Amino acid sequence: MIHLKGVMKNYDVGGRQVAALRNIDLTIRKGEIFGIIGHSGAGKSTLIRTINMLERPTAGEVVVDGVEMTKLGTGKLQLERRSIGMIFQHFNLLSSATVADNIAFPLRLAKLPKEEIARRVEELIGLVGLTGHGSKYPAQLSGGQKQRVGIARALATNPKVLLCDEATSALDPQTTGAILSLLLDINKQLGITIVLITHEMNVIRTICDRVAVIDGGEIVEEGPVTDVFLKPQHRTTREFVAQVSDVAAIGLETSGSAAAGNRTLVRVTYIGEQTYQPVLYETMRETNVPFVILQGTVSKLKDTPYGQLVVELQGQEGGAEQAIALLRGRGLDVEVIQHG
Ligand SMILES: Nc1ncnc2c1ncn2[C@@H]1O[C@H](COP(=O)(O)OP(=O)(O)OP(=O)(O)O)[C@@H](O)[C@H]1O
Repeated sequence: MIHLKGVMKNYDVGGRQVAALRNIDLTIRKGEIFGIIGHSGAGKSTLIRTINMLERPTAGEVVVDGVEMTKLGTGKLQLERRSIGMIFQHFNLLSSATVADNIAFPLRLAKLPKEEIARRVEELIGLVGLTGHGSKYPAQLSGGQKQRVGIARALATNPKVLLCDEATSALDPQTTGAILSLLLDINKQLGITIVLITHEMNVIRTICDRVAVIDGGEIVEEGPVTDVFLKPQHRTTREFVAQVSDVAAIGLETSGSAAAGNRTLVRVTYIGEQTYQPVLYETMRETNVPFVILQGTVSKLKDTPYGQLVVELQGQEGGAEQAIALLRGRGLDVEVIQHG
């Protein structure tokens, strides 16, 4: 659906070239929710804005639904932008227009007949949960309601892609949750491809299918959220995962128990149906290995349940190795953190 190939963006700052994007290659599939996460200044905004040419790349190709965006002149670009909606951190609503008029704005630009505009605006107001608020002004709305108007306006022209530029960063956690659920519903109902940028791992793990981590204008890690979240490879990714996971941030502490024999510290990760099966209990019972759970999380990544436990295996030499082999044989991921 969206292909970025060799995308570079340099800004001219007082005659000096500042590289904001360095050789970005990215493929975003039709119908998925794709997240781009990075620290401040990493290049997230620049990257998402190259998809609809709010920023023209210095080099490279941007193809959206088969159309090479960098080659379009102003007129064709305006037409093409109707199929790419966008929402913003600070909503960007017209303060002097009502909710209904804000939503109607792109439809008037597209010169739709009046009756059709009125019908579509009502439909959109219902879709985003703002029934009864059509004649209010933005100043009379909460932040979450303003973003709902932004979403309705972005969807007005039936776009194939919705770009979300830090769409929940100005909202409290509860409202963030409500807006993320709305985006998820819209993705499911309309099949629209969603690309979002954020600095919050929580946003990624709640709604995204795949994620790219951007650092210093480069994609440093990319993949399904389950892989990237549970097995982060790059230092920056680990920092983001640590925002939301106690387990990822664990030190090498042990139980401190005085029990004799070896101790092996392992991180056990399981995903999907295994989350609800007593694999750990059964394995330890079969191998007679005493164990202590030092830390643990059972949660969900979008719709996928997962668990991650830090377990200290105790007892006689060989027992821990046998238990680890059995756990792996039963499909669990076991990482040895410390022997000894
Ligand atoms: N219009 C501009 N002119 C000059 N430099 C710019 C411009 N826009 C962005 N930059 C620079 O490009 C780099 C990437 O900025 P960008 O805004 O894309 O990052 P970001 O990850 O979105 O950061 P934030 O989360 O703080 O918005 C930064 O070094 C920034 O200072």
